[in-house]
Amino acid sequence: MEKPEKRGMIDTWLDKHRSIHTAATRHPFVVSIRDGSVDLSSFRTWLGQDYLFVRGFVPFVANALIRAGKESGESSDMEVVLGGLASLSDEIEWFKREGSKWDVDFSTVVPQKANQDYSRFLEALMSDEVKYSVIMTAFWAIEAVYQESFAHCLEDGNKTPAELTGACQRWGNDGFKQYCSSVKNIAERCLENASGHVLAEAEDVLVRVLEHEVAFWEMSRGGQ
Ligand SMILES: Cc1ncc(CNC=O)c(N)n1
Repeated sequence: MEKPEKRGMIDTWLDKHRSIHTAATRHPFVVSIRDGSVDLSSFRTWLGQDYLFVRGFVPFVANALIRAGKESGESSDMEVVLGGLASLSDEIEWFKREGSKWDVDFSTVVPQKANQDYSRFLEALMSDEVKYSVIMTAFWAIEAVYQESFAHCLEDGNKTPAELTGACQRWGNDGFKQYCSSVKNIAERCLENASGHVLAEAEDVLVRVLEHEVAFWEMSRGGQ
């Protein structure tokens, strides 16, 4: 078990931006998975779009890995990020299996605007100008939204359809929760030494991740 850390900047920011954080982690699409009312065409839309997202997320994590190797004083940072990168390889295989199960042909899925906007945002975060602490804050937020959302679908009293529990387990399991907590500790440690200017940037990036995540869930409504 990770030791419980003292309350840091991230928790302070989450309190300050509570409504957007809740919008990202308790989106109606996620709630509909948990209560079993989910529309399967929405799920299929999410699956196709998320497969494309994850392919774009790989270079972002690879860049975070490079930055961890170059700039982090802690050798364990690289191991945490490498673990995340390795699990993306399994994840891509899982998406392919789900794609066949739900009859979603990824080769014909076109990225929707919210997906394109999110990819562009990730690309901008890969610039050398962006501080390591800002990258790690964004990385944590991206992973944590999925962890909190899908863990909610597995909590007591859920009516999550059996055929969707695999997706919920992928991000809602305890190992993924531990990994998110490790990424959060890295971000918090870096933020402790950050200037006021960098803190403001990290807070802004955190809020923008939450906004992109809400817009991403919104795509499922179309159920294309
Ligand atoms: C839109 C979005 N945000 C976060 C994640 C979780 N990270 C990797 O899988 C995801 N799959 N999709």
